[in-house]
Amino acid sequence: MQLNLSELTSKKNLLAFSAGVDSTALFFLLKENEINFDIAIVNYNLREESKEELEYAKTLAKKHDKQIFIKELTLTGSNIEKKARDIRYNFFEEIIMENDYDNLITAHQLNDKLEWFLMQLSKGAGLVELLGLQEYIDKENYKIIRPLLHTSKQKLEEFLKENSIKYFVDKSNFEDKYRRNYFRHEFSNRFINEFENGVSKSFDFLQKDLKSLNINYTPIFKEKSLTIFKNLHDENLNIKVIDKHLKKEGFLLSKAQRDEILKQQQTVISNQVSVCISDEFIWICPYVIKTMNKKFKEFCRINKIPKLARAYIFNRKIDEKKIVKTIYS
Ligand SMILES: Nc1ncnc2c1ncn2[C@@H]1O[C@H](COP(=O)(O)OP(=O)(O)OP(=O)(O)O)[C@@H](O)[C@H]1O
Repeated sequence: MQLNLSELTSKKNLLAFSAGVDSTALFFLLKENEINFDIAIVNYNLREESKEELEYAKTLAKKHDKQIFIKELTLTGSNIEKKARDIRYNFFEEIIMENDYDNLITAHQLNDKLEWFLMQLSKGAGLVELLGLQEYIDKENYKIIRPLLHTSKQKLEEFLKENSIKYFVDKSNFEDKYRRNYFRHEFSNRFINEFENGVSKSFDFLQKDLKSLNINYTPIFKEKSLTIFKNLHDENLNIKVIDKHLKKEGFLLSKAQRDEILKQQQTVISNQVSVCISDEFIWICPYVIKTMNKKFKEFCRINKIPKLARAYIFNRKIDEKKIVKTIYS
């Protein structure tokens, strides 16, 4: 089985454990590879078996001397999948902050990666979105690591059966209720069973292509609500960076707004956000009107701080010399 565990060695790891095929297999694979970890489980009380699953998690934790973090609730209403995910990740973050974990490990596998890919493909997506399920994600205070992304569900099932390890099958996955399950049952499981190696290799090639595009989503300067990125000198990449940043801030750009940004290079979106693409940088900040003194304006002109970003910098007293020093260094 192809597992990349190097990032987990000698670290404090938390495994998101659901007692299903994937996370049960991962539990034992981590043990087999002498990786230290504790577990966290959320019981939404959506299914009768969830109580047994929780009991199983407790038993495993006790037997293998792991700490276990449990959240119990009764989930109701609509949009269950999203609600469950939000609750789950918030719970994991709380545990990580309170207990100083380095990594959150989830048991997503190759079938999940293809399902994600197909779901994005069905909606209309580019390379970044198609490859959205990533092996490593850097969060502010920890990493999310998915060591099973090269391993098929079938292989994990075989591993569990060969070693007579108990696991639970999530029945909700059998109802073609959600779009993802349509892809799972109609297509991706059969496809992976037949072409596992090719699919895994293709994802690696695509990942390398994505890396070559060198899309840098990390700002080179951030203070208050002013964010500055490097100009990537490619319209498609620049708009991706802007789009992603604004999405994170809760601002969804329309196609017309994206076109406007690229056409004007300096523009105000919905009377709220200034977006400026200068020769070397992309500047994003709230749109503000403010009278500025001559000295400040002159400094901005000389140092190519775009007009639409100036009032915000002045108003919020962000040190303009510090900006210039940082971005030109
Ligand atoms: N109830 C749960 N408690 C703890 N961990 C869970 C739970 N459900 C899922 N996980 C973790 O998340 C992984 C993915 O689970 P699943 O495929 O069911 O979720 P998903 O809808 O793809 O969620 P997401 O992609 O948002 O993590 C599991 O392998 C497991 O590591």
